[in-house]
Amino acid sequence: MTIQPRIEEDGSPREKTDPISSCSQEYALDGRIHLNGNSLGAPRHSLIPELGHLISGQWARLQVRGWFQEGWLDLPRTVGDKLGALLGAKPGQIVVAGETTSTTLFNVLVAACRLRADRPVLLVEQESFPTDLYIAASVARLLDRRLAAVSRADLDIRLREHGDQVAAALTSPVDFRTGERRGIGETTALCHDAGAISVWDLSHAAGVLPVDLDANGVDLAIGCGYKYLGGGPGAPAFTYVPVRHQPDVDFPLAGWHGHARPFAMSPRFEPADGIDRARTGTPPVLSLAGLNHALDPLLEAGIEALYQRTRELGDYFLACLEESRPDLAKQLASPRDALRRGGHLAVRVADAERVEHELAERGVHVDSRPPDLIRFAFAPLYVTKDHIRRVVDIVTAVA
Ligand SMILES: Cc1ncc(COP(=O)(O)O)c(C=O)c1O
Ligand SMILES: Nc1c(O)cccc1C(=O)C[C@H](N)C(=O)O
Repeated sequence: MTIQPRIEEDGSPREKTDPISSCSQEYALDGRIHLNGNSLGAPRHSLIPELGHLISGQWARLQVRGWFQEGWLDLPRTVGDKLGALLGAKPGQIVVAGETTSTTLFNVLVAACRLRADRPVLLVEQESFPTDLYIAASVARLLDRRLAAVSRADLDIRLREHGDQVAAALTSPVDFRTGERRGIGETTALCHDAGAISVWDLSHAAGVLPVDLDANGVDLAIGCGYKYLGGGPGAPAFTYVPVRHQPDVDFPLAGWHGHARPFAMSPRFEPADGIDRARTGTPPVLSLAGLNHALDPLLEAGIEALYQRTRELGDYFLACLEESRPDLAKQLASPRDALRRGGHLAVRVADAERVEHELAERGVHVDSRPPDLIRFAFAPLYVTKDHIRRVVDIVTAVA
């Protein structure tokens, strides 16, 4: 189905018949407004029977045979391929091994540095989400490389001027605080000009922005499953390795599910061909099933429609805020141009944590980030213009 989101400026009634916004009925929002899909997406009502079936219809019935009769063993790849359709990756290049984003990043960053054994620098954005900084610093220490943490604005310059020193550059298409975008194609091309490996953390982009991994020539990427992808609290992360790198990537977490023949129980590790070598251990089937189920409506809508909808919602929020609290709208910490930001925007407010709590008491979930930011995220499938008008009224009263 091709979805063309068309929304009247004042929201309903056209919005109510719009296929994207009418999806909000499918989500269990508990009468609340969720503007924090950039931290944890909302569940679909139908997840409960879906997981119920897995437990009673598969696990209880088949027990250990479920691994072989219900495709459980293949889930990391089948869910990965499904995700590939949202991320612009052809099948066989994404796997959801079942690890956290942090563990997955560790695995991929070590592999990236091993692909450039003769280069001394691991480059990272200073403004990255903290786990990325911690993991990058640890990888640099472990592999005896130098960590260069440079500002988001300087990363491309560093690649242009000193890129020949860089083994790998870790960056993100959406700044987790401000929502500011970085061009995946541009930075990846700079990495390639310099002979460096580009590594992307897609956590804040997956499911809301087109990232076109294959078309952009990305080398390696990871991302979490629980934000806009909606896989649930602690949903497993994914790994992207394009076919051209698959024969050479050497992951440090060489577990038995990454072996060419896991059930041969051989004492010597022999990496699997293809994307399977990015797997580690026994996949978390219930969590994978949750992520798998969450992907269906995103795929049905298509990434272009999702992206268009999130931009419309963000612009609508800003237009409402400019009208009712122009002073706050001036404190926007994100780009005003929707094309230059991801699915969320951030506003500076005094006492951000208090404002977050006041909003929560009134049924609105956002999140504050130190020292003074409130982030509002516009998950395209369940945030509506009506929600936004209500949120702006509350913000007007409490901020
Ligand atoms: C960009 C980014 N990377 C990684 C993480 C977290 O990783 P993990 O799933 O290991 O907690 C987050 C958020 O928690 C994030 O925003
Ligand atoms: N992963 C989270 C968690 O376990 C608890 C609360 C929030 C999160 C988040 O995902 C935060 C998110 N990465 C951020 O952009 O701040």
